[in-house]
Amino acid sequence: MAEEKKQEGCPSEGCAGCSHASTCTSQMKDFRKPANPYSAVRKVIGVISGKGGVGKSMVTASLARMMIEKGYTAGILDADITGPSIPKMYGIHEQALGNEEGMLPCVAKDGTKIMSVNLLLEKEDTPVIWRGPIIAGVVTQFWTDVMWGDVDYLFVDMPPGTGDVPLTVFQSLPVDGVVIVTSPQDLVSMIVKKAYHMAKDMDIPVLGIVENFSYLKCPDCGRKIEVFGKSRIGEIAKELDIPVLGRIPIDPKLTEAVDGEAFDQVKNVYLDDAAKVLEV
Ligand SMILES: Nc1ncnc2c1ncn2[C@@H]1O[C@H](COP(=O)(O)OP(=O)(O)OP(=O)(O)O)[C@@H](O)[C@H]1O
Repeated sequence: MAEEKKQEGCPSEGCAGCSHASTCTSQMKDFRKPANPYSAVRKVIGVISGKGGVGKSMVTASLARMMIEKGYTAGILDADITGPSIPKMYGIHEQALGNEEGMLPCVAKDGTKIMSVNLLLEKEDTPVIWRGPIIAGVVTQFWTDVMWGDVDYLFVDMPPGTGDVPLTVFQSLPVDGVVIVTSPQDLVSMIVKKAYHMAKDMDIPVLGIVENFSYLKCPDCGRKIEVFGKSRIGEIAKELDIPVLGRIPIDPKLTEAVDGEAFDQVKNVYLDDAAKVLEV
């Protein structure tokens, strides 16, 4: 369906009935794909970062955990096709099942529904060596061909950067908003702004920013040590006019939960403000 974008000279009644409607370039194309008929997803939230290794997957899973703790249903669409880490965080090593109607997501112990390329590979350590368009196609299929069932919040763990996959997700899925994840040293660059502007240019609301690896709390005296330098998150958030959704310290309990494949037990207490924004 084409979205109407009225311009000067357009008839007041809109495109319907206009003799130029079929050739008019002022109509914006809508590339959104339909969800699988067995999906009832209420909100789609993208989790993005300007660069890799800032803890984006950890934040994605923490957001899902938080909404589950609040009594919602949640799913994670792992769009990080070449570096999928979500299933392992939950100790899921089986293959996803499917039938002629579509694929079924795997379900973690806490009820989080998960779809990832690692759940489709015969051996999970097989590398995915696919070109961009194939990867983007697989991500789209995770929306059109996966029977998500009832999901209040579907979090999309994006690969880092502003490449093919975020572009495809923003165009093909009905994304309600994005959360940007960054780390203190990342903030000093323009990388966060690139992620922000990409979402903005595609009319996707930016819900806020999460700073990970913000500080380390000394186990003896409790002093906060800013390992990666002084946080500038407040400044950047103000400049971009978006809320700060949380500052997550370097917390060995989070590393243990990821390495121990027990993320279904994590309570990330640093993201309370994010929940408030997601619930609006
Ligand atoms: N706040 C934290 N405290 C302790 N460990 C953390 C924290 N955040 C992330 N980690 C650890 O850092 C590693 C990288 O995190 P994660 O996989 O979430 O990053 P990513 O940004 O998704 O990476 P990629 O860019 O490769 O997709 C993981 O081992 C994770 O357990």
